[in-house]
Amino acid sequence: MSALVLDGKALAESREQQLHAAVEALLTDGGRKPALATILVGSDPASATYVQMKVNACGRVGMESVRVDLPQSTTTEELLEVIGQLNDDPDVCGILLQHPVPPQIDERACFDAIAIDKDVDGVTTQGYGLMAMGEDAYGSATPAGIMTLLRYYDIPLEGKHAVVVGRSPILGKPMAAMLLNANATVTVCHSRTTDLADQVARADILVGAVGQPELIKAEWIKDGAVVVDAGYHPGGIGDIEKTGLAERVAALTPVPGGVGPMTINALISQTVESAQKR
Ligand SMILES: Nc1nc2c(c(=O)[nH]1)N[C@@H](CN(C=O)c1ccc(C(=O)N[C@@H](CCC(=O)O)C(=O)O)cc1)CN2
Repeated sequence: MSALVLDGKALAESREQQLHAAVEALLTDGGRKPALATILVGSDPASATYVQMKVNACGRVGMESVRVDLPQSTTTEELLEVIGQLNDDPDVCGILLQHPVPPQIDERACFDAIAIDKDVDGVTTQGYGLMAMGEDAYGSATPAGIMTLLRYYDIPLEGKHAVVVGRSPILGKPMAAMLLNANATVTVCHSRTTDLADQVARADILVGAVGQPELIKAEWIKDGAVVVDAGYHPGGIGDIEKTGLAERVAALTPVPGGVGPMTINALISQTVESAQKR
């Protein structure tokens, strides 16, 4: 057996063409060019790269981006002020606050200050709650991108046992809620899980969302599982060790080229959706 490769890069590229057409349609209807505001606090090189990738994706689909780059010393109050201004800006239809922010900032307070109709990255407590209850809300970008990828490849979820390793507010927790909403039986593992190998071994669908290089060992994963790796570490390493997996699992996401491009695509897609609602 050779695993089906869940090619997020290719899917994101083809979806960008549709998004470009959707943006064109908005413009011919006399609408304004949709704009995504990106906020980067500090100078972490990886975060700067991710923000630049998002700005580039905006350009490829014909959208504007409004870049706000703030110094490392920014306070919570200063960041809240910037978010307030972007909330009030009629030209901005989506706001992205790049995670992580420097330690002196109350990140949760700043995420929650983003207006719900501009929360296209799905980071607010309100958006998470609505999504978890099955109500209309933008999903957190990485899990939303993963769900789009799984649906595109017709991966069955209903009645399957999904194991999510990681419980962060913008990845593990919303991922678990989305899989539950798709009628999977969901187990969430985390740093205090005492029998991680046993839990992983029960997964029909495994999502690595823990942010530690190759924490999840290939030998724990059962034959025929669907393996989704949301980790991205230097050297093209994910959260899941891949040795020998391609020969025995049903499907897997590559790193790079799997979940990462779908994260950006989900953000852009939800920004276009927000523009369409205006
Ligand atoms: N506000 C947010 N902050 C963060 C998020 C998020 O969704 N919202 N996610 C991550 C980082 N991230 C986007 O911000 C991200 C990381 C990696 C990729 C990606 O496409 N990676 C490539 C490889 C990278 C490379 O070529 O350099 C891949 O996997 O193919 C996209 C987005 C944390 N912060």
